[in-house]
Amino acid sequence: MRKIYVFDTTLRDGEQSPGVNLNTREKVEIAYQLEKLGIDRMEAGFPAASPGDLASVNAVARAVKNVTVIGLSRSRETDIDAVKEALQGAQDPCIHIFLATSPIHRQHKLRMDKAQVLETAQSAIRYAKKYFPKLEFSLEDAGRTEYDFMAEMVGMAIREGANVVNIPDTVGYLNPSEYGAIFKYLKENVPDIERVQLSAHCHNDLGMATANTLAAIQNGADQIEGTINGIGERAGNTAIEEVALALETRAEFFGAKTSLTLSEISRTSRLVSKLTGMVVPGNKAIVGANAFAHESGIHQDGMLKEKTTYEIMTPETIGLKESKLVLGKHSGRHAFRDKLSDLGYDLSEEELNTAFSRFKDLADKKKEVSDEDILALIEEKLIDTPEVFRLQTIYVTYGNKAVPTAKVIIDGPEAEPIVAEAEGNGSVDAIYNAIDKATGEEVTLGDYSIKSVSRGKDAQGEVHVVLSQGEVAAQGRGLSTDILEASARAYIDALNKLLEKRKTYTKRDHASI
Ligand SMILES: CC(=O)SCCNC(=O)CCNC(=O)[C@H](O)C(C)(C)COP(=O)(O)OP(=O)(O)OC[C@H]1O[C@@H](n2cnc3c(N)ncnc32)[C@H](O)[C@@H]1OP(=O)(O)O
Ligand SMILES: CC(C)C(=O)C(=O)O
Ligand SMILES: [Mg+2]
Repeated sequence: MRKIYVFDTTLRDGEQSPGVNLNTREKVEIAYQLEKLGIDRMEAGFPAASPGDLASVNAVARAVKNVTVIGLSRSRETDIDAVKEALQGAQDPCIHIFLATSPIHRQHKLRMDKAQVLETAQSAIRYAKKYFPKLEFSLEDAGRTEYDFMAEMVGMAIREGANVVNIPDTVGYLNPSEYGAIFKYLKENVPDIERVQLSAHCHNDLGMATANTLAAIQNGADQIEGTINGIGERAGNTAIEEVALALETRAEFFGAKTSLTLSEISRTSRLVSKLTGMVVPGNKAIVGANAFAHESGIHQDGMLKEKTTYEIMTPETIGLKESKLVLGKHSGRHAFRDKLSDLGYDLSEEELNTAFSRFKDLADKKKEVSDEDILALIEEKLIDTPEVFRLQTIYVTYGNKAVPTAKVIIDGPEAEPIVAEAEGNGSVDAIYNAIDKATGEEVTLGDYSIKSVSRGKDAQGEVHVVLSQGEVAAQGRGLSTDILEASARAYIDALNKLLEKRKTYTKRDHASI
């Protein structure tokens, strides 16, 4: 298996993400985690950018021990001197010098012709080589550079003693076959090309950074450059975790591997997201919150029978504990039964069917049904009281300057549903008056409380009420994503229990609820 070297530039190109600014302490914290992840080379910053960046690069250089630490530099002696200062104390220092080579950059940005570009880069490499045994040279915007000029620049870098030559697709312009072809061309056309490692550095402007990097590997690249979570300038850089997992998962296809400790990927991703403030989208490959989560019934059934039906990698590989079966409106009975069993419930087929249909009703109203939701739903159902009255529908009219009114439709002991309307001091009072009218029962509301059983705006509300009638009292519970409906359900639940108790009431039961 061919080893692919990993050059991490989270602390340099990653920090170039608009809005991201890491201080020294944060850079060192990320650097330690990258070391644990097992990257080979770490670009810690651009020391000429500011005294703060120079100090951060120096702190990282002194902190990590098992990684080559790199500082970026333009093709200028002052920048090279800044890197020299910043990398003092590094166990294994390396300088990274770059100069743009494409016609667009030569003409408009650098205002140099080919000969000047060649000469500027050559003298910078020569100067830096006096201080740095390890040197990487990058042809910025190589992706839009003429093949023959690229070959000339790479040949010069080899002769001047560069150890790694990087071929960036700086603006994320190329497609995989074009990018791969550059590596093939250089391998076949540059004398002594085997004396350097060739490196791939891609940007994600067209969403092709990972594909382009893999194409470079297939065409002989020895090193890949990228960032954790794919952060970076504009649409970002190649996400290192994506390349590493592609190589791991399709080892038979690529025949190449990184030496990353893959189980550190999830932790590293979380740390980088936390310290940079760049949130990882849920659907992001490998490290997104949904990358190992399954919501639909057919997928969940497959997962429960055999995980490889819907997972090509295991969550454990990247350091996660397990995949998630998220219960929602697309879930099926298999996943629901499995969740109940995890929560300690073993229901009969009939109980399961009833609970499942209540779960589907709830899932229609909520984005995600949590464990707390399911527990509340099941526990409410398991207290088996005959339902004399059953809420069918409620309508409430409320305005802060109007008297609240409620209309309820309730299934009762007779075949026809009962319809009743009433006013009240508030919406809940109006509902309770309407229920009293519909049921014809005179009860006293002793207690009313409400709490949320899950999180978020669409959380379920759970209402508790205590009703009494003479000396008999009963409590009821109602659950819904709407607190008025939960209030009505709780009242009717308590009423049904009260009626059941009344049947068997003796003096001995006095005041029990
Ligand atoms: C593809 C990449 O990601 S490259 C890295 C990009 N990262 C950064 O730019 C972050 C750090 N940069 C900075 O802090 C600043 O740009 C500095 C300190 C480096 C330079 O700042 P300033 O001196 O004010 O110059 P400014 O950034 O406005 O312009 C860049 C200058 O460098 C020149 N330049 C650009 N690339 C190179 C290079 N590789 N080698 C030599 N000169 C270069 C430009 O032509 C321009 O020169 P000019 O002033 O003669 O026109
Ligand atoms: C400095 C170089 C390597 C770079 O980041 C790019 O070209 O994208
Ligand atoms: Mg870049």
